[in-house]
Amino acid sequence: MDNRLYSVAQIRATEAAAAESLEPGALMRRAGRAGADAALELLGGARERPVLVLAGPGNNGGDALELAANLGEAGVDVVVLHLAGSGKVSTEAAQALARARASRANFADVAPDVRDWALVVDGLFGIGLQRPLEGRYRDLVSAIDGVRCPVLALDVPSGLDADSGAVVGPNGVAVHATHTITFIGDKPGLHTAEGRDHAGQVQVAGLELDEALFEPAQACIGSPALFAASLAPRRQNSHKGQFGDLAVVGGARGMTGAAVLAARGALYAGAGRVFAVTIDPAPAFDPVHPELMFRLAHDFDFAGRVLVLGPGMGDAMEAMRALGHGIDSAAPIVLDADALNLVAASTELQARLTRRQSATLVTPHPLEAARLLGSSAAEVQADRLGAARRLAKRLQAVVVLKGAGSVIARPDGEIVINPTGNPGLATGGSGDVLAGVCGALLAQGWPAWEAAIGAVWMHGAAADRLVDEGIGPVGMTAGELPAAVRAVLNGLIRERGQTRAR
Ligand SMILES: NC(=O)C1=CN([C@@H]2O[C@H](COP(=O)(O)OP(=O)(O)OC[C@H]3O[C@@H](n4cnc5c(N)ncnc54)[C@H](O)[C@@H]3O)[C@@H](O)[C@H]2O)[C@@H](O)CC1
Ligand SMILES: Nc1ncnc2c1ncn2[C@@H]1O[C@H](COP(=O)(O)OP(=O)(O)O)[C@@H](O)[C@H]1O
Ligand SMILES: [K+]
Repeated sequence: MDNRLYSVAQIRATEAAAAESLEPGALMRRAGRAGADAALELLGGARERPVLVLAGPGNNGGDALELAANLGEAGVDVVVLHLAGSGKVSTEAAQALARARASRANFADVAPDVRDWALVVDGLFGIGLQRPLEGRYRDLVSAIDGVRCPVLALDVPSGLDADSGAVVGPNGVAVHATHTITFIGDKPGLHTAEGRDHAGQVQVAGLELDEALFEPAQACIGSPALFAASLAPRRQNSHKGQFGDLAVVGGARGMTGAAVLAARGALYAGAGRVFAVTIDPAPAFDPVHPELMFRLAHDFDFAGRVLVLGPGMGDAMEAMRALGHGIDSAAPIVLDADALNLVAASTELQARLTRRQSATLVTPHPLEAARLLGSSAAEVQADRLGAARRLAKRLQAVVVLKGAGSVIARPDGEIVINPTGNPGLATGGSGDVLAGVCGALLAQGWPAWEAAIGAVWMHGAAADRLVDEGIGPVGMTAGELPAAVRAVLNGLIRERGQTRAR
């Protein structure tokens, strides 16, 4: 599967390079054909109700007009609402308009009332959107929100920024599509931030372009293929020492649960031995998981332990001291939650982090990322890829910027956007479990990049599995995740073993 993601600038460059050797309008005709095929597939055999095609003033509108002409030729009852702008129209879009006018598609002059459409096609704006949608465009987006049929967006749901997945604002709106057919290459904004809600199911139509026309992608969608090398089945002759010692350091007074959830996540993700190392005195053991070993941070020996620092750690002196030990340790570490807030408040700790020799993985949610970057959560969400890249470079760490479509970045700017997970994860403690899973994979010798991609993918897949079983999204609890992560991980290892045996 081609999982590459391209920026708008890269898509534009590929398009320009392709245009040099193609007849004018060839790409638009291909886009219109691919869009029409996608529309026909969505319609199935249904022909009773008409299809509404919204065509905007630019080339995205051109694609929509080509699509309308094709649907007309296929015998579909099509109503086109063409919103001509005041700007210059490209030759291709003008040709597409002429073709659609000459076709069996019917043109409407005003927005038809919301009716019983079979399908609505959104060809208002694509990658050329420059400002928030206003006036009649805005009204059309609201009207589309009221339809009950599938909505197929061409290239990008109108109003969405294809690079960032943010709705172009201030106070912007964007089409909620059930399906998006995106052209030339897939785009990051369809998979993170608001993108998942607006794009629906994404399909890529490459428009038959030569591979050589593409710049190397610097982002892709996460999948088990990216961490397959670490999914080796265990040898029969294994012992627990080979799967690492993992210590979760956190659990200040009133927050023991955060450390326990991370420790349980680590246990179920296969760490050899797991310690819950608490800042303040905690219960002597976890009755559900007596396997976990409880220690006080004050007298814990950090040496040789992979560390997950932060869950419920608080900001007391003792937390600072433990964090300092952890950052200076020679083992791989994960920094989450309160550890990130402490690092954000100390340039000295930041400097020590960048000097580390072994793996550092940081797992901020948008507000924690904002604190580390000295910005706001809204600014982070407006450019999640950029924020994750900046943070990875600044901290010289692998960064997981959490939230719908988690963004995983490394210091050289490479990005993976995670496709799994659902809003069932929007509940206290699910991040703690993720941090524990990250730590467990590091403890088992996974490289930091693979550990981050793998942990996030499996954590999301675990939540998806629970939803399939009817456990969520509403009311899913973080405590239910570890066992589901375990099932996902063992499933992947088994699958990989079978592939290798074949
Ligand atoms: N460039 C490419 O690689 C290809 C582009 N194609 C299509 O062309 C699209 C890009 O076309 P364009 O660059 O013409 O851009 P768009 O069609 O996305 O929009 C640009 C037009 O809308 C106007 N506009 C932008 N924001 C507006 C707003 N908020 N309110 C009102 N008017 C606004 C601009 O002045 C311009 O006229 C792609 O998304 C794709 O659908 C395809 O035909 C295939 C090849
Ligand atoms: N709407 C969502 N869709 C997918 N994943 C989500 C969503 N909301 C939260 N998550 C995931 O759930 C976890 C929440 O972590 P975090 O915000 O640190 O919560 P907590 O500190 O309460 O554990 C992250 O892995 C995040 O990516
Ligand atoms: K569109």
